[in-house]
Amino acid sequence: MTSTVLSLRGVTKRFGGLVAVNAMDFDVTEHQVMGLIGPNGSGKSTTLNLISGALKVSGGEISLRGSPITALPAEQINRRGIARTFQLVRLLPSMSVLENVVAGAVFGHRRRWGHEARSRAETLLTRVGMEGKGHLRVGQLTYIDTKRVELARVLAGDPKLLLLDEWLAGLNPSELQIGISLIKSLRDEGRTIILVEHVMDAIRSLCDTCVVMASGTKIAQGTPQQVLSDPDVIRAYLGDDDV
Ligand SMILES: Nc1ncnc2c1ncn2[C@@H]1O[C@H](COP(=O)(O)OP(=O)(O)OP(=O)(O)O)[C@@H](O)[C@H]1O
Repeated sequence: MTSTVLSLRGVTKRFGGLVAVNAMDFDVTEHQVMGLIGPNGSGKSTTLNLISGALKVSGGEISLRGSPITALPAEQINRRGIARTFQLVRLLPSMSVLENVVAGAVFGHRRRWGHEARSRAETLLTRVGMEGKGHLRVGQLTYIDTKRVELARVLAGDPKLLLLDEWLAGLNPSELQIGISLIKSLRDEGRTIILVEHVMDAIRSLCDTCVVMASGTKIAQGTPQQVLSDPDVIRAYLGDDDV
């Protein structure tokens, strides 16, 4: 039986006269990866910010497992089990890799303390391919390793729903394959994920379903194959002149 983790109904965000997100409706099903895609400026990050509570909606309703979260502050939404990564990785540079991940365990959805938090952090560092690197400072890491640590930090809180905001951006082609495999392994362990991504290979190989946005509005929804062959989607990406 499928169960809905997250629902958006009529979710709208206005910045002055600009409607950045316009009456968005979608459901995210448990254990599925949903791709949120669309051209630059179409409203994807704003949608994630509305879900995580970083921005307040101008209208509409967001619910997590049937309970409204629309009016909750970001910290409470995080404690209820929604966690996200950021386009620009946000780690604490004065702390070690391990300490950053421990912080994720302490402040996440399922709070852990002391030895339990540390042991969870060590397990997750191994999980993301960072075994033995917990003592390093964040400033010493390669770019992909900062991405791995951010993922471990977010997973440390045991989120019910993981929001990955262009987590693969900036990786070189071989790192990209590693990154895709890592997200695939999260999918295979049954996590529920919303993936905002421009890398179409990743969308094709990782997503069960996709929602496509253009100018703040949902223009298509379906499997990656369905939406990526939809003429409206092709037009939105390429512009009218190229179709
Ligand atoms: N805080 C803000 N204040 C005013 N306008 C904003 C703000 N945040 C986003 N916008 C505008 O809202 C629209 C949607 O932006 P958003 O960043 O959500 O798009 P996106 O699909 O994530 O783009 P990209 O793929 O380039 O990251 C854009 O026109 C953007 O300029």
